[in-house]
Order: sequence, then structure tokens, then C-alpha cells
Amino acid sequence: MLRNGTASVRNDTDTVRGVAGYKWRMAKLFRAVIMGPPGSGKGTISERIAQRFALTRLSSGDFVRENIAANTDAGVLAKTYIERGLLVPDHVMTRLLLPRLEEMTRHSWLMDGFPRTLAQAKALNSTCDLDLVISLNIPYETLKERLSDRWIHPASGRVYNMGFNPPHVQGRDDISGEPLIQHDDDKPEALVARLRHYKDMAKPIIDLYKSKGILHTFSGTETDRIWPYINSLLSTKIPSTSQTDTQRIPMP
Ligand SMILES: Nc1ncnc2c1ncn2[C@@H]1O[C@H](COP(=O)(O)OP(=O)(O)OP(=O)(O)O)[C@@H](O)[C@H]1O
Ligand SMILES: Nc1nc2c(ncn2[C@H]2C[C@H](O)[C@@H](COP(=O)(O)OP(=O)(O)O)O2)c(=O)[nH]1
Repeated sequence: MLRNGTASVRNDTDTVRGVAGYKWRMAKLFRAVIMGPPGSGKGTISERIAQRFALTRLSSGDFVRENIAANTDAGVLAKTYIERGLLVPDHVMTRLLLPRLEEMTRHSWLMDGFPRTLAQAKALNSTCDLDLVISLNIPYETLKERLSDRWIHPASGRVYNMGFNPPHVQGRDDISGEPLIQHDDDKPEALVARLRHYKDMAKPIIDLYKSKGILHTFSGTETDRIWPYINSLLSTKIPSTSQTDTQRIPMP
């Protein structure tokens, strides 16, 4: 249920009386979060989930980049942190993201990159009820290999890997043809610190979701081997009309 602001759609099957005496059944919506260390495959797997289950994929990194590009107040502030390789402070992130989620009252969604701190998890919790959290548990050596081979199209956030999903033309984004770049913090020397930081920040969030009974952890070294398990779990959880907002049905 979205609780803040004007939004008030229940996160379960609900009925409301519409014009001409029809009742409208609100299809059950589905809200999920995907977590994992850098390089664990959150972006790759979210993309697959979004396509397979027709969910809206939300990425906190994309929100931040959009706000920077649009020069919003929050974007200008966020940029000063990203330029220093820091996380954007919680109050800026929640200001960016929560209003956007409140607009999504009629959509099922999957969030990648948020929450990254316990304070963010609590803020999200006060805004909506999550159905499920996917946590990816990938060995360090695998992360190191993947990230040293990760190339990004900075404007869109599209991600490539020279072995796993290479661009059609080497060094160029498939859609725009613009050059791809590598982030300095994807280099092995920065990775140990990033992983330690992830573990410290993620532990209380994972504990919170575990205590709510919505945490599902997937371990492995290959996305293609993890994917069938995620696919079958979601197939049991996501209603077939996840993206449908309302269906007009005659009700007794
Ligand atoms: N939930 C968040 N809290 C704080 N800062 C965030 C959050 N999400 C994104 N950011 C900021 O935006 C930047 C880009 O985020 P994005 O998730 O695209 O990339 P990333 O940090 O390289 O993640 P990963 O390596 O796990 O894919 C982050 O480095 C961080 O500065
Ligand atoms: N070799 C290999 N590379 C993979 C696999 N799954 C994803 N990748 C690539 C795609 C990216 O270049 C990189 C990190 O994946 P990502 O989806 O960006 O991860 P994340 O940082 O969003 O969690 O690893 C995989 O299973 N094998």
C-alpha cells in the first residue's frame, strides 16, 4: 500500500465502485527490490525480470543520472557526491525516489540500487509494502573478473561485458553508437573497499527483510544458472496481470 501523499492504492486485490454501478477490481500489484554487491548482476537480472514479467524496472542510479542531466536541485546536489565517488546522502535519495514511487500506484515494479542503507530501507518501508527482495550472493573472484570487463554507456547506464554481453561494435553503445567507458571504481584495487562497504551497509537491510520473511537469496557464479531459480520463484509470486491497473468486471 502506498501510504504517503495522495496515493492510496492497496497492494492487494481490492474493489472500488466506479461509474454506472460497475465495481472495478484492482489487479494485485507486485513490488520488489533486488540487492547485491557491485557486479553481482542486479542490472542484468532486473532487465530479464522486467521483460519476462512486464514489471517496470526502476534503477536508483538512473534516477540520479536523470536528475543530474535535468539539473534539478536534488540532481545538482547528488552530482557533488558522485563526483567524489560517494553515496548520495539518504535525504537526497529519498527526496528523489519516494515521490516517483508514489506516482507508481498502478504499476508493479522492481527496484535496483535502493535501498542501500538502513535509513533508506526504513523510508521505503514507510511508503510501500514490498512483496519480495532478491539478494544476490556472488563470490569475490567472480565480481572482480566481471567488473574488470564491465563497460558502460554513461548517458543511459547501459552495461556491457566483453565476454558475457559484448556490444555489437567494440567500444560503442548499441543504441546511440557513442563511446563506452570503464569506471575507475570497477578496477580491482577499488573493489575490495566497495565490497566491504556493501557488506557493512547491506547486513542490517538484509536482516530487516529476513525478519519480514520476504528475503530470497541466490548464490552462484553465473547469471544464466541463477536465472531459472529466480524465474520460477517469480512465476509463483507475480500475478499474470501484474501490469494491468484495473479490470472492469461485473461483480455481484
Ligand atoms: N540508493 C542509493 N543511495 C545512495 N547513493 C546512490 C543510491 N543509488 C545510486 N546512488 C549513487 O549513484 C551512483 C550510481 O549508481 P548505480 O547504481 O548506477 O551504480 P554503482 O554504484 O556503480 O552500482 P553497481 O556497481 O552496484 O551497479 C552511485 O555510485 C551512488 O553515488
Ligand atoms: N561473465 C559473466 N558476466 C556477467 C554475468 N552476469 C552479468 N555479467 C556482466 C554484466 C556486467 O558487465 C557485469 C556486472 O553485471 P551488472 O548487471 O552490471 O551487475 P550490477 O553491478 O548491476 O549488480 O557482469 C555472468 O554470468 N557471467
